[in-house]
Amino acid sequence: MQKIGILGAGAWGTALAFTAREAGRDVQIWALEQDVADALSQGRGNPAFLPGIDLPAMPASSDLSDLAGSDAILSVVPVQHARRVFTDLSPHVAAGTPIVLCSKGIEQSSLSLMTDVLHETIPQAVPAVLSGPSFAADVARGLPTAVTLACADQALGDTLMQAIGRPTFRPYWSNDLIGAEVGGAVKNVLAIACGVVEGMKLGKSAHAAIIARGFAEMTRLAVALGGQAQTLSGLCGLGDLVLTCSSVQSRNMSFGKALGEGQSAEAILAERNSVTEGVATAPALIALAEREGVSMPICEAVDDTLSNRMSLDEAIRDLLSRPFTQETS
Ligand SMILES: NC(=O)C1=CN([C@@H]2O[C@H](COP(=O)(O)OP(=O)(O)OC[C@H]3O[C@@H](n4cnc5c(N)ncnc54)[C@H](O)[C@@H]3O)[C@@H](O)[C@H]2O)C=CC1
Ligand SMILES: O=C(CO)COP(=O)(O)O
Repeated sequence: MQKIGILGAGAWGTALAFTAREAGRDVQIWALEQDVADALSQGRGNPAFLPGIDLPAMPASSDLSDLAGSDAILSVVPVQHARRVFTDLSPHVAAGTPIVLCSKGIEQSSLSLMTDVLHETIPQAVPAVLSGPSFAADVARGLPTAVTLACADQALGDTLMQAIGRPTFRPYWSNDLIGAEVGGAVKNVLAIACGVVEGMKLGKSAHAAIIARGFAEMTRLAVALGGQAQTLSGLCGLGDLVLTCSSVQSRNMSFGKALGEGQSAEAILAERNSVTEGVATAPALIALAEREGVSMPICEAVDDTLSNRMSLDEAIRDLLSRPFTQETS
């Protein structure tokens, strides 16, 4: 497995291209924006989405057909745009090509996870999921990182880990794609809640309570959808929840913090060219949880405030008024 296609050249696609290149692979990047493709291929890094990080020149274009012939493709397109890009990519994907889904979220229009979107648009691909605690800037600087790499077939998992892993980028194989996807999608919504706690100065105890009770929400949903609880205890669940809820380096956490400090969601998003996946995923997550009969009160509070059904104060009051119950329920 030598030629790795990278679908999407935001911060994470760029960082993954860099680490795959450092692992000895030939990378070919697809960028939506021609100027991003030009900067990457001319060795000027990615000033639009990953500013301040020097990178070697990497082949990049805005032509999806340049990904034809890839031995594997890492998909790093924001979730709400993935269906359209996959549809356009499909004619260039050979049967049996592994597509590793690296985006984190749930599609609003269908309540689908990315594996379902992939199956509907590129059915000839073999799905895999890469998810875990990994800030793009850390990976692009070569700092040590570990992630979950989920796919059904262990032999393929081994091949993919050998292809993109290196001492400072350490994939761990799992056979639980659903668990890996749910972990990545839900942690972004919970990070918004943790950011609100920080912005409103509700204290580190509340922060820890959100992480632990949020972890219970994430695990319940994953199990209801057919995932394994154990997967959520790993890098793609608890690991990523802890990272994303710990640092305003996270777009979701910093978004929540700004909300908690009194800014409007519209104003915060208007200042960014980067994606804050938890904002788009929150309503889809709550609709999915309702469909599955899963209780997710913290995520629901985030959705209620982002949809302007409640103020932050009302959502917090509601959460604090819930009946006392046993911890494992
Ligand atoms: N940045 C990070 O540290 C990490 C990000 N991720 C996930 O990777 C995914 C991509 O995020 P980033 O690389 O951070 O993006 P980013 O926020 O750096 O850049 C935004 C991306 O959205 C793309 N985009 C905007 N409009 C589009 C459209 N209409 N069609 C297709 N693409 C469009 C841009 O081309 C750009 O690649 C997200 O799901 C995110 O949750 C996962 C792990 C780490
Ligand atoms: O997924 C991430 C780290 O694992 C990045 O989180 P943000 O999208 O919140 O920055």
